[in-house]
Amino acid sequence: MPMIQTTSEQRCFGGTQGFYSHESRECGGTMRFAVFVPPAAAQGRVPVVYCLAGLTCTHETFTIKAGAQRVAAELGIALVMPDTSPRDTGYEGATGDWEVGEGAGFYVDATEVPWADRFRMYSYVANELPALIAGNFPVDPLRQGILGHSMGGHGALGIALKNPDRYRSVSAFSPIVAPAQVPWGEKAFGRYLGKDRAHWAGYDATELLARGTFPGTILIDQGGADAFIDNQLKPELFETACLRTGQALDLRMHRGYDHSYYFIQTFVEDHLRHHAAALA
Ligand SMILES: N[C@@H](CCC(=O)N[C@@H](CSC=O)C(=O)NCC(=O)O)C(=O)O
Repeated sequence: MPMIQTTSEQRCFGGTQGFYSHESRECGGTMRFAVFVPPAAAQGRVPVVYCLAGLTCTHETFTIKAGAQRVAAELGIALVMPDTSPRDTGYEGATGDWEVGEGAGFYVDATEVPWADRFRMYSYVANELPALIAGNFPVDPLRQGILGHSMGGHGALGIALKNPDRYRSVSAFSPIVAPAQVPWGEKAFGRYLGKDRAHWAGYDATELLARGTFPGTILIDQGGADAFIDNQLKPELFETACLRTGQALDLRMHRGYDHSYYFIQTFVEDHLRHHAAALA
């Protein structure tokens, strides 16, 4: 079993909040991640929810800002927070632009130079990390859920739709639901995946719905005062695709809420309960 290094562990709501690192095969270097293990894990393996953060974020962002541990402890759910990209790559253009490169991995397996060697966040989050977590933490890999925010919401929806046999639940906060149709996604997919838009479709939640639906209701919360809603998020595109394909969707619009972690803090309990119901 691959080794992990413990950076720190703190007692939290009767469980443990830890920060770790390991040498990643997919990302070609050291990757950092955080795990919350609830008190119920003392009695046996617990369900696990992967929490994917957005642009500019690290493994610390959701961990520190979402306020998810109290309810995860109550529900007996482990949380895993990966970083959003490989780090210290030295690639030209990998730093200095918050929309692409380090901190902006977009949960795809890049095919273009120079990104292809290390920017493999799809395979990292969907395959490598769950195996690492199952081998080192008291989680039940047959009871997995996934959620995310913004770029991480795109990641969660896409990974769940591509692997409906491996995730029992999925939810998102203010997700980029149609990356192939908005500036953030067009920029990142163009750099990582090249010009062939047919390839992009394999990572676009709205397009993936045409290939197959998720066997459960998808929960999405979206702030009505989110500055990115009209040009980057476009929840209506996913809503229309769900109606067309018969995908069960609970899209909740919240007047006055923006794109921040204050919005996530407000509704994270509902998301964890959504996952707990499916992972029981
Ligand atoms: N630096 C940008 C704002 C970046 C931003 O808003 N990032 C969001 C995710 S956006 C989509 O993936 C985020 O979660 N930030 C972390 C936080 O703590 O809020 C700018 O200057 O506008």
